[in-house]
Amino acid sequence: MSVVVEGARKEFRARRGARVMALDGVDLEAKPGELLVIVGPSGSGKSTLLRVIAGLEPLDAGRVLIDDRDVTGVPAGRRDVALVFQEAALFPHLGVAANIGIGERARGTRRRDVESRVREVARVLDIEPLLTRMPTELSGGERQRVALARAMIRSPRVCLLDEPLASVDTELRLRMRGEIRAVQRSLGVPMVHVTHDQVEAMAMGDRVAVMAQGRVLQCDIPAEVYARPATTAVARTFGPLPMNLLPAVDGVVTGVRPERVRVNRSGAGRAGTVAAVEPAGEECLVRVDDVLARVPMADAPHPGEQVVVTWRPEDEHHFDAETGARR
Ligand SMILES: Nc1ncnc2c1ncn2[C@@H]1O[C@H](COP(=O)(O)OP(=O)(O)OP(=O)(O)O)[C@@H](O)[C@H]1O
Repeated sequence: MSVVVEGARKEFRARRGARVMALDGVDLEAKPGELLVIVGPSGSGKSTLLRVIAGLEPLDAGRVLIDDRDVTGVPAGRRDVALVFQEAALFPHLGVAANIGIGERARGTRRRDVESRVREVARVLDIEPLLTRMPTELSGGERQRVALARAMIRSPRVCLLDEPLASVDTELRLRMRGEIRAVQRSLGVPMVHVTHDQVEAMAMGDRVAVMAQGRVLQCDIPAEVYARPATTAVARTFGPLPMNLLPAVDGVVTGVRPERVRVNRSGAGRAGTVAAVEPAGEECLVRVDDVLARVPMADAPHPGEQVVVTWRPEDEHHFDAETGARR
């Protein structure tokens, strides 16, 4: 089972005639059993891409293939795709178990079989105690898990998740990441997962596609995108913190990750003034003029202090100042 998007173009026309190129020639593939994470700034076309795969949005040009079958003209209901949105919409008048099983019931599966499938998927997602509740009696995170269960129960060909963990607290999110991965592995279906959360992208993705302005800038395993971002835009977008990009010298932009910058009281390096210090647990974020550094809390300087920032030459990234492409 795989999903392929080829040359996808989608333009929206806003009311006053302004045009937005939401997808500007997107090629993408989620391989069998692969979890592909889509990251990118707001408005970069992530949700549009998912809606196109689901069949909720027609393309201006390009094709969508599911299991090598061209489904470009096939309506959403016949694509066998599960889509979970950020705002899980449950049927308010139905209990949790009925919400999870409703699709199966509609397909004519026997009640007893539906009930056992519901229990099975509820066990995997750890929501068995919620099965007898009504949607109004659930927290945002619980509603999300019920929606996930509803998507998983159908054994779809493709699973699409649009920020499903956005309204879930940190601890639960950690657990659910693992659960989603486990469920996906057991189903063996490709999963395309949109998230704003960089940590989530790195932790969950077999591969990650970085989008900006309707294009896929880079698609690779997370460690590779982190270690060798293809463009300055990827360097700014992907990673726990945006990469520092220094002003161009002789047509070359030098980039260095905040995680690799050291802040010293003296010695060689770029001298500067500490503009801000932001504690972040064991570490803190220090801004020295235009350079951001992540340093251990114990080494935190004070705002206004004169310091020197350094990094190892091998931690530098170089990009073409004109095109932004990696050199
Ligand atoms: N129905 C629509 N009509 C007009 N413009 C639209 C429509 N849907 C999306 N757009 C525009 O297309 C672009 C891509 O939107 P999309 O929702 O795919 O972005 P996104 O990356 O998912 O953003 P976010 O992270 O904020 O959800 C945006 O500029 C958006 O304003």
